[in-house]
Amino acid sequence: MNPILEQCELRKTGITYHQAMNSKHDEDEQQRRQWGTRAWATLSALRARSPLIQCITNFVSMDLMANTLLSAGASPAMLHSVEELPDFTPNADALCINVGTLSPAWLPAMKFAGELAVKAGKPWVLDPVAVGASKFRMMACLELMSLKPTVVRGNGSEIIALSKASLDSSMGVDSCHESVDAVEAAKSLAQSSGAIVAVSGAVDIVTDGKQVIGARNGVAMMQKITATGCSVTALIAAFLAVDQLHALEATASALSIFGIAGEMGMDVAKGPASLRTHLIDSLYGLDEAAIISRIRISSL
Ligand SMILES: Nc1ncnc2c1ncn2[C@@H]1O[C@H](COP(=O)(O)OP(=O)(O)OP(=O)(O)O)[C@@H](O)[C@H]1O
Ligand SMILES: Cc1ncsc1CCO
Ligand SMILES: [Mg+2]
Repeated sequence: MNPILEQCELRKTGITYHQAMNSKHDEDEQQRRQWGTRAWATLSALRARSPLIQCITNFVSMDLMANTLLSAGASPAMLHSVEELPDFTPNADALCINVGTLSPAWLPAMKFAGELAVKAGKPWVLDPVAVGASKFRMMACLELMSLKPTVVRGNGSEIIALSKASLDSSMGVDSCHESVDAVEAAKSLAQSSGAIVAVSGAVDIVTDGKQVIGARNGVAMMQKITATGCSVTALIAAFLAVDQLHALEATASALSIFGIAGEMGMDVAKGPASLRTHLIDSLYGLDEAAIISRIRISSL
């Protein structure tokens, strides 16, 4: 509502504009503290339990993803051979599948791992990297979606392409869309698939198809480090491993925590290369006070 109309409405209720603004500020502050407490509790559980996270991911992201998981307190394992999956996947605490450097040789293992995770009741997360870039990639992601991932996390362009199942001839791994432009696509994908859908960007968006949450942590420079998106998807898997019953909240918390580590890393970084290092250091050292004071999650 425009502020003048708002003031007229308020006058009728006897509440001054400043009183209303103060009470809204108190409410926002309370909501922020609640999210901070929740995110800190989940990160603490992660550090205490050190869940085993299986990652079937692209060659570019393996190093940053494994180091992100380790610095958050989880135990990463990059296993992708079909022969090992029946022994390994059911015993992992969560699974992350990323199609970034997809080839026909890897797809059967991705599908088999997804099936095994579901059968074992373990959460799994899909990162549909550049899903609109080719028919092969789109078909693979649609097949993986049919295996019911707990969460799908992509950038704006990826979530729009996957939601419409439509190719985009100019698509690479980076987004051409703002995350907020993908809200309707994310809601519709969540409704049709039953998955929680997360869209990364300046505002990270998380939806179950009804509720939409915005997480506003992070810095733009994170886009200049390859595989930060892949790594936050794996961090979501780790958060799900310790808070499986609250997938929406665990996803928003993981995105904010990673963003806060980026903000704190940026306080000392000189550019993308040093930010990569400082982000990992900040994630490792995150404490309750930093989370409570920096977290920016709210309903959209
Ligand atoms: N403009 C921005 N401001 C703040 N944080 C951002 C911004 N853009 C991206 N991020 C953060 O950077 C991380 C990576 O998001 P991005 O959307 O770049 O993923 P992506 O395109 O899948 O990346 P990649 O494929 O390289 O792994 C997320 O944690 C996201 O919140
Ligand atoms: C650059 C790149 N190419 C395929 S996957 C990947 C990592 C970021 O998604
Ligand atoms: Mg990506």
